Parts: sequence; structure tokens; C-alpha cells
Amino acid sequence: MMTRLERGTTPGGATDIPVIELRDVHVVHKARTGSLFRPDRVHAVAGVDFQVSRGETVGIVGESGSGKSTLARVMVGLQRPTQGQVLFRGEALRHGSRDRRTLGRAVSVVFQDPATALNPRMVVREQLIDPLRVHGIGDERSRLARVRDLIQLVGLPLSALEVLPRQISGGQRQRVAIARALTLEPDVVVADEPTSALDVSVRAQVLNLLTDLKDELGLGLVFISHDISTVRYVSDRVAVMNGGLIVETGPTCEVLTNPTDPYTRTLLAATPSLL
Ligand SMILES: Nc1ncnc2c1ncn2[C@@H]1O[C@H](COP(=O)(O)OP(=O)(O)OP(=O)(O)O)[C@@H](O)[C@H]1O
Repeated sequence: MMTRLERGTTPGGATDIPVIELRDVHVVHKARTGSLFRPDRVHAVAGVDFQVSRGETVGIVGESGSGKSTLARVMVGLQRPTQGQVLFRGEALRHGSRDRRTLGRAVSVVFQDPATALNPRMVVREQLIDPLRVHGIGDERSRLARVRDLIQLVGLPLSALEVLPRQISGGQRQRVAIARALTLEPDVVVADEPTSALDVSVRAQVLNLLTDLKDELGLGLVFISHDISTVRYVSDRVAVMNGGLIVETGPTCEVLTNPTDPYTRTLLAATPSLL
């Protein structure tokens, strides 16, 4: 079973129980540079309800500083909310180490820059095997078989397993990061600006890879971007963030063709091709 990559869900359609549900989540950071004239706290997420199920792609769009990445960190268990609840498959998390481990296995993340997300001194094979070892999954033989399947699934040759991250291109590195995110057969992948650091010529390929994998594996995909046209291209539903709040949410084509919130209208107006 170790090399199994398909999951038994309805491709293209959300399943009923959300994998992750956030209820009135707040995150307050201590400001990096507090001063007399600047507040010493940042309310990065200010009361957000959000959910994602297997089989759907939910886009989160908003300008820099709107709280998207902080929200992503809450979803993958890297950031504990200051207030509010995170439910995993309907059960409230208590954010202990056991909960973090469960969440870490079921919800994975692809960051913007694969150069910093990957270990520069480890060959790709070891980076992909590592999560399987940490979670005590399979034996070395079955782990290697799974890693060989994964690298091909993301469109790279088997020889890519033996290289260091700096020996391959940015697009190929992001494919490795995506393979790594899939190692533990997650239910949901949170992709935080996954194409922003890439050369324009390979962005579409990486986007298509993510959406193909989501369909093939029946994953839930949370796609975070400041770029509304990219979000429109991949998402079934969209949430628009501004100042730590989701100001508007709904089916992507509805929200983007008939926005009701003034901020969404402003965002759209800044992307003339969508009007
Ligand atoms: N660890 C932190 N410590 C202090 N402030 C933080 C921290 N992380 C984020 N912030 C602040 O919280 C706010 C929201 O940041 P966040 O990174 O979540 O937004 P974002 O929409 O993802 O923006 P970007 O795309 O620029 O990362 C910003 O004002 C940011 O400066």
C-alpha cells in the first residue's frame, strides 16, 4: 500500500466533512518594530471563518499584509490562533504535540520559495524519504518505491532523486517541494504563493501540475495568491482577504463577476483583463 497515490474520493467535487475548519480565528503577532508611533501588536487575522474539504480548490486572495500567510500557518499547525477554534475532520484541535502531528500528516504546505523550503545539503531522495522515516511509515524498500513514484508523479525523471536542490532549476525545485508535500498522502495541500518566485515561463506548468494532482488524488487545495487572475484560474471557491478579515467569499465566478464588497471591486479594477 505504500506506493498508493490515488485516494478514494470524488474527483473534482468536495466531500461533505471539511478536513479543516476555522471558526472565528484571530492571530495577534507581537510587532517586529514596535515604537511610540507604531502599535506593538499586529492583528494579522481578525476573526476568520474558513473551511476546506477534499476535492475542492479554495483560493485566498488579497494584498501583501492582508493576513493570508498567517492564515495558512494556522491551517497547517505552524501557528496557534490567539483566539478561535481549528477543527480537524469536525474535531476541535487542542494544539498539543499529538494534534500537531496528526495535522502535519493530513495537511501539508508548499511555500513560495523552494530554494529556502528545501535543505540545500541533502539530495532530493533523502528529502522525500525523510517525512516517511519521521512518521515511521514502511521500510526502506517501500519508502524508496514511494519516492520513485512521487518524483515521476510531479513530472521529473528518476535521476532527479540523486541531485542537490541547487543542481536543478527553480521550476524543478518547486516540483520537488510539491512531491515532498505529497509524501504523507495528505488530504489537503496549502500552497502559499507557489508560483510567485518562479520564472514566468514555468508558472503555468507548476499551476497545471497542482490542479492535475488535486484532481488525480482528490485532494483539497488551498491556493493563496495576491494575483487574482491566478486564483480565478484554479479555484472553485474564493475568499478575499483585507486587513485580517475575509471580506467576501463564494463561488469564484460569482465573486469575481459580481463582487459585492468594495475592496473586491478595487482588487478587480486593478486587474483590467478580468473586467
Ligand atoms: N511572525 C510575525 N511577527 C510579527 N508580525 C507578523 C508576523 N507574521 C506576519 N506579521 C504581520 O502580520 C500581518 C499579516 O502578514 P501575512 O504575512 O500573514 O500577510 P500576507 O497577506 O501573507 O502578506 P505577504 O503576501 O506579504 O506575506 C502583516 O502586517 C505582517 O507584517
